[in-house]
Amino acid sequence: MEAKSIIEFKDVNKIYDNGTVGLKDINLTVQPGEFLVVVGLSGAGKSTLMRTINQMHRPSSGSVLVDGVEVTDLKGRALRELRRKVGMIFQNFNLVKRTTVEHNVLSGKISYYPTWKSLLNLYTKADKLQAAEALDRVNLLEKLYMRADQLSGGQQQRVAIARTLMQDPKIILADEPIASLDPLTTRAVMNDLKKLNQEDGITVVVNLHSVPLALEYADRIVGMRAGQLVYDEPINRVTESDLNAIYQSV
Ligand SMILES: Nc1ncnc2c1ncn2[C@@H]1O[C@H](COP(=O)(O)OP(=O)(O)OP(=O)(O)O)[C@@H](O)[C@H]1O
Repeated sequence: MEAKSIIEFKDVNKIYDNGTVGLKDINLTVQPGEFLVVVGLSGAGKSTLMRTINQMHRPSSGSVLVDGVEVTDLKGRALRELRRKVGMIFQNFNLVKRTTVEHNVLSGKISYYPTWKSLLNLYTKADKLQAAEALDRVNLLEKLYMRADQLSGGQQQRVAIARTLMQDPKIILADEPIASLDPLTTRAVMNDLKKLNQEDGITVVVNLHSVPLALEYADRIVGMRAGQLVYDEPINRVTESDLNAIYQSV
């Protein structure tokens, strides 16, 4: 029997309201536990692809299955459950800067609670313990009570990773998570993602602009150009010149 995939795109197209083609005839299957890196020029459709997985963007046609569930027309509770299963981290971290690291991490519990409870800061002791554990996974436990804006960019991104851990995600999507970081912090963030992938079996999908990092961290690399998948190889078959070709073509 074929292993059950965790993400599956079948003939997916996305045309934005202004007529821009975001995705064109995407067929892609991701297995549980893969560390998939998506590369391509700016505007190639990497973010669109990623945001179709958690339905921040709805495809215009085709089918997207996440953990066996068709997600393209989910609403309400079912959509919230999808977004609980699929954690996301962003280039600009999306933390609430003027509050503590602990509160930011705890807010990852939001999909489990009615909003009023999280607004009133009514977290349980068990939640607070889980938040401390999540921060410990990214080696930032000592920053628990600091304000988020007192941390470096790399540390803020790792707090964002700890926040997604509160959701107990099966998948983490990372949309250019290291674009604004220096090389050393970049490595800390990528190492955290790799650790969660290897130790917890979380499927990771990362959009990256860096060819060396893609080569170092991916199990598999897919390349996009003008909304289409133009490359899909396991890491042992990827060459640097393949990737350079994806970046050089216009
Ligand atoms: N909300 C939107 N409305 C209209 N067009 C959009 C929208 N979002 C993205 N696009 C367009 O869709 C195409 C794909 O964009 P997308 O952001 O997915 O590319 P990307 O590969 O992630 O680029 P980058 O590396 O710069 O983030 C681009 O032409 C972009 O301008």
